[in-house]
Amino acid sequence: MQTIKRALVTGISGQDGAYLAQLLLEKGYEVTGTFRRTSSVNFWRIEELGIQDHPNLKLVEHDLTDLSSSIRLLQNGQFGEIYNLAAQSFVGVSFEQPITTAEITGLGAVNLLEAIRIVDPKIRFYQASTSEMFGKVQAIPQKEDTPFYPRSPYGVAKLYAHWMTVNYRESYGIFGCSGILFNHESPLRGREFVTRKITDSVAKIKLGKLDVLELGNLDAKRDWGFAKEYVEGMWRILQADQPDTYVLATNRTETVRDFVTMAFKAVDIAIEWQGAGETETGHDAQSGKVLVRISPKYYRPAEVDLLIGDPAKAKAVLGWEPKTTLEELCQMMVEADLRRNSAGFSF
Ligand SMILES: Nc1nc2c(ncn2[C@@H]2O[C@H](COP(=O)(O)OP(=O)(O)O[C@H]3O[C@H](CO)[C@@H](O)[C@H](O)[C@@H]3O)[C@@H](O)[C@H]2O)c(=O)[nH]1
Repeated sequence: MQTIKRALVTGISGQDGAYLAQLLLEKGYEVTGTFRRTSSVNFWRIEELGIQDHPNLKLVEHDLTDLSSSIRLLQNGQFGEIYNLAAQSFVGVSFEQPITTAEITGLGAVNLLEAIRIVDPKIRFYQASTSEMFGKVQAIPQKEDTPFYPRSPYGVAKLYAHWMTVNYRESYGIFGCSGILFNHESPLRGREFVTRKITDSVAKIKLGKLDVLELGNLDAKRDWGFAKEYVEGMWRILQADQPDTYVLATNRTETVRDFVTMAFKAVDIAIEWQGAGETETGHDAQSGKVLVRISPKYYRPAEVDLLIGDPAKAKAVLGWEPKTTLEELCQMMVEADLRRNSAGFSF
């Protein structure tokens, strides 16, 4: 007799939640996806993937910070696997809302671990850890045993959740796993994150709907991969024989400036850079160049300057490796934003 696989995905309305739900549904899982009630809850991502009406997908309202509702959720769900992707995940906002970030991103994970411990300690648990935990990096490239040095309230909250996952594994034998994922992008990325802000703006500029692109620190270096491939890594992490921690990354790093250059190249537009404090020269209609302006309002109180991950362990143990290049990813995102903006909408 074949047993039905049931998975809980917290954060179903986010980029990773949508791609992971799609993957699990394709693999025959019954998926319960949770979302938090907000005035603007929006399922555009699962709609774009065409899975919103899938018979094996159930959407449930849930607040990660509420332990009793987490317990009830697990009692009713009979899940074999839980993927904790819900978080206040924007680094910039975490400086303005450190407590909320700690409650959702940090304590929220512990609520789920406690619910697992109480309801069914055999449930496999995936914690979405992050390269932000490396922050002011102590080694290059970063791998599973690189010491952590988070540089934002978000990174600190994630580090707490990460160590609690390890602790529940070691204390109670819970199959608790952590994926330390480096930045992963896609057409489903939110526009508050830098890659998508860039590709959406490039599309608007190409279509004559915007003149100037304003950004913060262009020198930050990131290891950017394709989110759809990274959720496959999450799934593989939970299928392994032993619970463990894995880095998922591409092992290539580029600056924000490089990504801007790549995105404008995709639409064949030349750039005129304007540094912070330089006086505005305006959109240069004659040269056809578009202005990219640095604005300190996007600077963070503490910055993560350089991230580059070594995914060797994930390749060796899980057979996981990234395939999409940054150029292909950028092109894919620009094309999606051109399509959306031409059709008169953009999420
Ligand atoms: N968001 C944003 N970032 C900007 C801008 N200008 C420059 N940046 C720089 O671009 C870099 C990337 O910023 P984000 O795209 O916001 O991502 P992040 O801070 O690296 O965090 C993302 O990756 C983490 C994994 O390392 C994730 O854990 C986190 O949730 C998020 O997805 C940062 O150095 C940021 O200062 C801007 O206008 N907006």
